[in-house]
Amino acid sequence: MGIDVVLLGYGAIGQAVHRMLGAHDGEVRVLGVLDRASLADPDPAALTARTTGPTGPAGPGSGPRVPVLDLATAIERADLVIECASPAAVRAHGPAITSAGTDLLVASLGALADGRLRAVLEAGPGRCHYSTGAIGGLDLIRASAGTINAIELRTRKLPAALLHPGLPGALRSAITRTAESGTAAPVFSGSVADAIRDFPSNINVAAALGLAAGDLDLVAVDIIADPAAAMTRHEITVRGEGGNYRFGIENFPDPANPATSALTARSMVSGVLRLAGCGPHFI
Ligand SMILES: NC(=O)C1=CN([C@@H]2O[C@H](COP(=O)(O)OP(=O)(O)OC[C@H]3O[C@@H](n4cnc5c(N)ncnc54)[C@H](O)[C@@H]3O)[C@@H](O)[C@H]2O)C=CC1
Ligand SMILES: O=C([O-])CC(=O)C(=O)O
Repeated sequence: MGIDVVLLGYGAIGQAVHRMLGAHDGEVRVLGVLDRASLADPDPAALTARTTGPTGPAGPGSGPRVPVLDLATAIERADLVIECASPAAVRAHGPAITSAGTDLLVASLGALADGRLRAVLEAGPGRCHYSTGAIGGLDLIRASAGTINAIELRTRKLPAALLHPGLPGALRSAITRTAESGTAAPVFSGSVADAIRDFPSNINVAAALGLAAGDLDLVAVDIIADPAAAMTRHEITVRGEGGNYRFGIENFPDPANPATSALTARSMVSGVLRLAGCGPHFI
């Protein structure tokens, strides 16, 4: 009994998920990891170092060991691939996984803002599951799909958590100015598609809200860079025919990656346990 899983991505989330699944090894077996950084260097010593917790709080060499797998082996052996890498990884590997009949759990939901990719992943025969990630309330929003008029997402993060190499120059300057001034300031206002384009690994929660509501265009996104933000905050306001809802979510960042809320790994573990049949299930 139980399910066999592979981690696609072995950074902050992947390592935290691996550690937490250690308490459930009767229900979920972690067969290995598929990570760009590990696959780029086939030296066994380097792979071992990279798969024993190099960035996690446990430090190098002290985490649980796990083999590095290639995509073909991962697809052949796993019941479920747990994606916690990047939207690019979903684009690159997602179609091969679900079309081979292996299930996929996605954290980088921004990739699914592309309707064509979503259709390919949904065509199966492997099932594509969406992680609730860094937020909650998605059950209510999903149940309300078709009755929602508008969703607002206001995300507040540390400036350093918003900076990444692909950031357009004007946004980079605005975020850097905020960090230097020490005062919180809005740095982005726009659609889910624009937010995902500018912050691909930072605002997957916006895509999650749109996917749950059944229409990404219902979601308006504001991002505030706040040098004093010890916690990442997502304020979600939903207005619709069935009612109005507000969720305020304050997450501690993952110690290994300040851009990622620590809740994300716990959400993924909760989802995996549910897929492995471990209750209780709220549906
Ligand atoms: N749905 C949600 O609420 C959230 C989703 N995320 C998503 O999870 C992703 C991972 O987050 P962290 O673990 O904090 O990032 P991280 O940067 O600590 O680790 C990502 C790992 O994935 C690997 N990777 C990246 N692209 C890859 C590819 N194409 N193929 C194979 N390996 C690849 C990297 O080498 C790295 O080891 C983020 O990029 C983001 O897209 C993150 C936070 C919340
Ligand atoms: O972890 C968070 O708070 C949100 C995040 O990075 C994302 O949505 O990609």
